[in-house]
Amino acid sequence: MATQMATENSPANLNHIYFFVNSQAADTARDAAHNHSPTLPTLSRSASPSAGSSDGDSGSGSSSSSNSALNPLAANFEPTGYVTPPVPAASKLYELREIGGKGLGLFAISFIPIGTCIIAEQPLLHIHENALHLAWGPYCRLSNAQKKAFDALHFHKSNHLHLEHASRLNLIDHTDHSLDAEDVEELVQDQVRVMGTFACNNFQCGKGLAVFATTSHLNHSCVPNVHHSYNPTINKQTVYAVRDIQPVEELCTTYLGGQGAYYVRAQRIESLRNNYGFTCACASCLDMMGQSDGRRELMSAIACGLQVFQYGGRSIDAVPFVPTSPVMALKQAEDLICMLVQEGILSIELCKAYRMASMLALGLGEFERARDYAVNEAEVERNCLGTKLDDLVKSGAGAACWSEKVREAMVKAGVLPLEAKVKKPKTAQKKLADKLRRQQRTARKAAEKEAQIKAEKDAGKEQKAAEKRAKLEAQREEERKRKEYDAAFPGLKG
Ligand SMILES: C[S@@+](CC[C@H](N)C(=O)[O-])C[C@H]1O[C@@H](n2cnc3c(N)ncnc32)[C@H](O)[C@@H]1O
Repeated sequence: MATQMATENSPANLNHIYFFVNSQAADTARDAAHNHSPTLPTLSRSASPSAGSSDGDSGSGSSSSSNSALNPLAANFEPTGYVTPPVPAASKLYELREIGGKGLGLFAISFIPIGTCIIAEQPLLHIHENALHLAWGPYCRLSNAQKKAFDALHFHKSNHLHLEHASRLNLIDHTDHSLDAEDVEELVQDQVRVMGTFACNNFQCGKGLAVFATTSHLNHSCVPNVHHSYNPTINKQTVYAVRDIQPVEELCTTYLGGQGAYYVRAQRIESLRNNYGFTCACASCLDMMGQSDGRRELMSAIACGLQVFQYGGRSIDAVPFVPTSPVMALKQAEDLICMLVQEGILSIELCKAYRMASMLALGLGEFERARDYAVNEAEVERNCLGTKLDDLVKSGAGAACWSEKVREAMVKAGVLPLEAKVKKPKTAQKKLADKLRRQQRTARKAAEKEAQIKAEKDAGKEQKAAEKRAKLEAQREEERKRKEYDAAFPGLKG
C-alpha cells in the first residue's frame, strides 16, 4: 500500500517522526491495479534542491550559503543555529500560469526567501479514507464556486485506476431506476472525471486525502523548491520555500515522498508516468547535477544500512552498507547528509539524517556535535513546516523535543550547567508580534487615558451646566414669587 512507502528506507527509530508530513508515496500503481475502488496515488512529501540548479528555470546560486551551512563536511561548516525566518510578505508571492507541456503551474512573482510560508489553505474536497469512489458524494455537495475551482484542476485518467468500473459499482446502490442508459452513461463519465481529477491532485490530509484549490496546481520536480505538508495544528495544507526562490521560478513540490526521494531516474519515470501521465524533465532527471542516479542509489543503500544498524542487524547481499560500529555509522550518516544536500533534497529526509547523526554522536558522547546536528535538524524542520507545530511537539517527535533531550543529556554529563537553556533567539515573526503587542498595549493605554480625560471633562461640563440650570431655575422662581407678591399687594409695588 502507498502508506507503507513513506517509511521504507528511513532510519529505523525515526519512522515515527514527522508523522503528519505527507507520507504517501505515489507509486501505488501495482496496488491500485488490483483495486476496484482504487486507492490513490498521492502527491507526497517533498525534498528540495540546493546548490544552484533547480528544474531548468533558475540554476542560480542563491542558496549556496545555506548549503554549506547545512553541510557538516564542508570546510566552512558552521551549525547554522536559529536563523530568523522571513516575515511573510503581505503581497502575493506567486501567480497561476500556463506552462508549456505541464498545463497550469504556480510561479514566483517576487523573491521568496527560504522558510517562507507560501500557501496555507484548507481543503476544497476532503475524503476520510483512501478510496477514490468516495469523492463523488462530497463533490456533489460543493457550492458552484467550489465546483468551478475543482473542475479547473488537472484531469488525468491513470491506466492503473479502473475508474469506469469503480463508477459503475458506485452507482449500483444509488441508481435511480428512472434513469435511462444514456443518463447512466453520463453519470458514469461525470464520476470518472471527478475521480480522475481527485486521483491526480490529492494530498495526504490527516488520515484522509484532499484536493486544494491552489496547492493542487503545484507541478512536480525531483529537486523541488517547496515542501508541502498537512499541518493538523492549524488544519491547513502548507507550502514552504525550502530554498531561496527567485521571481519567475516555477514553484515545484515532489509527488514522490519517503523512499521516493531515493528513487533512481527509471523508477521515478515509471511511477510518475503510471500515476500522473508525464515524464519529468527536472535537473535531476536530465542529470544536470551529475551522477544523480549513482548518488541516489548510494543514499538509498546508506539509509537502509543505517536502519538495519539501528536494529542491530548485519550486512547481507541486499543491504550491503550496514555499519559495523557506531563511529562508522556516524560517518555514514554524515555522508548521507552531504549527499542529500548535493542532490537537492533538503526537507524531511534531511531532517531524519540530521537526527540520525545527532543520535549517533550523542551515543558516542560527542555532545557538541550532537547538539549541532540537532540545531540543524530544527532549522530544516522549521524551513519545511513552520513553527506552528503543537501536534508535533505534543507527540514528542519534533526537532524541539530532540534538542531538549540532547540538552538534558549534556546537563547530565556535566557538559552544560544545570540552569543552561538551549538558546532560542527570537524569530523575526516573534519580534514583530512582540512589537505589535507592545504597540497595541500602548495604543490601548493612550485610548483609555483619552477616554478618561474626556469623561472627566464631560463630567465637569455637566456639573457646570447643572449649576447654571439651577441658578436659572432659582432666578425664575424668584421672579415668579415677586410677581405673585406684586399681584397680592399692588399698592406696595414700586
Ligand atoms: C497536481 S497536477 C499539477 C497542476 C497541473 N499542471 C494543472 O494544470 O493544474 C498534476 C499534473 O500536472 C502535470 N505535471 C505535473 N508536474 C509535471 C512535470 N514536471 N512535467 C510535466 N507535467 C507535469 C501532469 O499532467 C500531472 O498529471
